[in-house]
Amino acid sequence: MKEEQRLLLLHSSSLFSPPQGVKLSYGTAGFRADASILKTTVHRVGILAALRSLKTQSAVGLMITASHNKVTDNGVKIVDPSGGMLTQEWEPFADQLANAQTPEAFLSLITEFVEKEKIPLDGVQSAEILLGRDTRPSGESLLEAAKQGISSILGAIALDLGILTTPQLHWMVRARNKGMKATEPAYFEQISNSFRCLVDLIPNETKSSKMDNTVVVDGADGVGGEKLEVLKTMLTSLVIEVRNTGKGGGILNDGVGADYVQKEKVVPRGFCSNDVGLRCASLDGDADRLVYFSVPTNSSRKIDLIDGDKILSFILTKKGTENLNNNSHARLGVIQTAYANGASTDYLKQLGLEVIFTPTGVKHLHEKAAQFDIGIYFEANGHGTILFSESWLSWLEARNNELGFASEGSEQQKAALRLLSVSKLINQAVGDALSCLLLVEVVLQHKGWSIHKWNELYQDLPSRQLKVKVVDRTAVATTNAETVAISPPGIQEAIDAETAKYPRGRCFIRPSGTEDVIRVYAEASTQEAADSLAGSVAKIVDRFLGFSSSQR
Ligand SMILES: CC(=O)N[C@H]1[C@@H](OP(=O)(O)O)O[C@H](CO)[C@@H](O)[C@@H]1O
Ligand SMILES: [Mg+2]
Repeated sequence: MKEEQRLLLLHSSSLFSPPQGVKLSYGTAGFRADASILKTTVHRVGILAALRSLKTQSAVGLMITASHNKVTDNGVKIVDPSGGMLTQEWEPFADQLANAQTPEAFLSLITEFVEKEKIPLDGVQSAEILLGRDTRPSGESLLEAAKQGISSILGAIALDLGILTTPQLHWMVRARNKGMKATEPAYFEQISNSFRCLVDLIPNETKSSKMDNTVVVDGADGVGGEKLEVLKTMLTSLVIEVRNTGKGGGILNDGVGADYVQKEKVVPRGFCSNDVGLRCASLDGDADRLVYFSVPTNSSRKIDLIDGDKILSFILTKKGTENLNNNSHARLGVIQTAYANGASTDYLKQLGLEVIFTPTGVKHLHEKAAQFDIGIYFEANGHGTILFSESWLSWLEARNNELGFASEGSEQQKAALRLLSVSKLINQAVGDALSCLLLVEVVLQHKGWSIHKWNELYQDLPSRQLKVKVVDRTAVATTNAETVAISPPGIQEAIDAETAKYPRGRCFIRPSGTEDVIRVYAEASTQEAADSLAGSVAKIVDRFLGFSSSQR
C-alpha cells in the first residue's frame, strides 16, 4: 500500500472512534444498532464498500436503513455488483473491521486483507459506490460518515442517490453494472411499462369482470409510501390510495408497516373498521416487504392476513407450473424458511413442487433461488421475488420471436410474453414491495379474484412469534435451516418435550440477526395452543439464557 494511502486511512479512521462495550456483527442484513452509536461503523463500511468495488472492478452500493426496526435505530449494508447482498465470504472481514479498537489495528486489518485478496489499492484503479438511505432522521449524518470513509480510499467516487427504497438501490447497482440507466425514473419506467404490458395481456373474459381495481396501501410512514405516490401516477387500470405516507407526522414503523401487520395481525394506524371489504396492503420501512390484509366484518382490530407465503402460493398456480413444465422444461425452485406457515408448505407440495428451506435472510434464499431457471422465494414476512436465469431468459426470448413469426397472438406466445414482462416487472436484484405489489395486482386482475378468494387458497395454521431478551443471544447456535438449536446444551430437548404436548405443534428458536433478541416461533392447531406453546418455550429460553439465570 502506498504511504499516501496508509496515512489517509490512518488519519480518517482517527476521526471516528468505535463504540465501547458493543460487539457489532454484520447480521441478517448488515449492521444495525441504535443510530447514535453507528457513525464509526458506517465510516468503516464506506471503506469496505470501496474495497469491494476495487476487488470486483464494478460499482457497488451502500444502503443506510434499519428497515422495519424502530425509527431511532439505523443500519448499513453493502450491495454487491450483481445487485444482491454482499458476498457472505466478506462478512467475517466486515465484522473484524467494525470491531477494531484503534486506527492502527484497523489499518493492519485492511493491509492484511488487501494483500490476501489482491485488491488493487494503488490509486490507479477507481472505485464507484452508489449511496442510498431511507427516511430516518439519522440517515443524513450517517451518509456523510460513509462518504468520508469512501474518500479515504484513493480514486474512490461516491454517487449520492438520495432517499431511496432498499430495492431501488439494489436495482440501480445491477443496472449500472449492466450498462443500463441506473436512475429512479428508469426504475419507475421499467416497472410501470411491464405492468402495462401484463395488463394488456389479461384475457378479455376476466378483463370485463367487475373486480375492484383499488388497493389501499400502508406506507409504514417511510420511504415506500413516498415513492408509491410517484409510481401510482404512472399507472392505468389500477388505483392506489396511499396511507401513512410519512407526510402526516406519523412515526416510521410505529404501529404501522408490514412487520407490525404480519407479526401482530391487527390493523395498522390509519385503518379502521370502516375499511371492511377493501383490499389493503402494507409495506415495511424500506419497502422491501409486502403483505396484504383485509378487515373482516365485526372486527375490533383483527385482520385477515395474507403473508409472503400466500403471495408465493398464489403466484404459483397448478396450471401455471404445469405449463412451465410441459412447454419449457424450466427448472423451477421454490424456497422458503422455517418461518413459512406449515399450511403453505403443504399447499405447495400438493401442487407437486419441491420446497427447499434455507436459513432466515434474503442472502440465503436469493442464493438458492439463483440456482434455478426460475427461482421463487418469499419469507413469511413478505420479502421475496422471482429470479429468472439469463440462459433461460435468452431461450424464452428466442421462443417468443419464433412464436411471433409463426403464430402471432397465439396463447403460447402470450404466455411467453407474460413471462418476459414478469421478469422485467419483478426486481431481479432483491425482493421489492413496489414491484411485487404491481405483480400481485395484475395477477388478481388476470384471475378476476377478490382478496377473499385469494385468502381462501388455504387456511394458515395458527402461529405466534415472540421475542425474548437474553444476556447473550450468540449463546444460541442452530442447524437444519435453523430448526434445531445445538446450543446451549439441553435446550432443544426441552423445546421438543414441550412441542410434543401440542397437536400439529412446531416450534423453534434462533437469535435475531437484526435485533438483540432470541426469536421464538410456534405453530399449532389452535391459536390458544400456538400462544401457549410460544409462551412456554419463551420461558425455557429465559431459564437457559435469560437475565434471571445470569443472576443465579
Ligand atoms: C422472523 C423475521 O421476520 N426475520 C426477519 C428479520 O431478521 P432477523 O434475523 O429475524 O431479525 O429481518 C430480516 C431483514 O429484513 C429478514 O430477512 C428476516 O426475515
Ligand atoms: Mg425491509
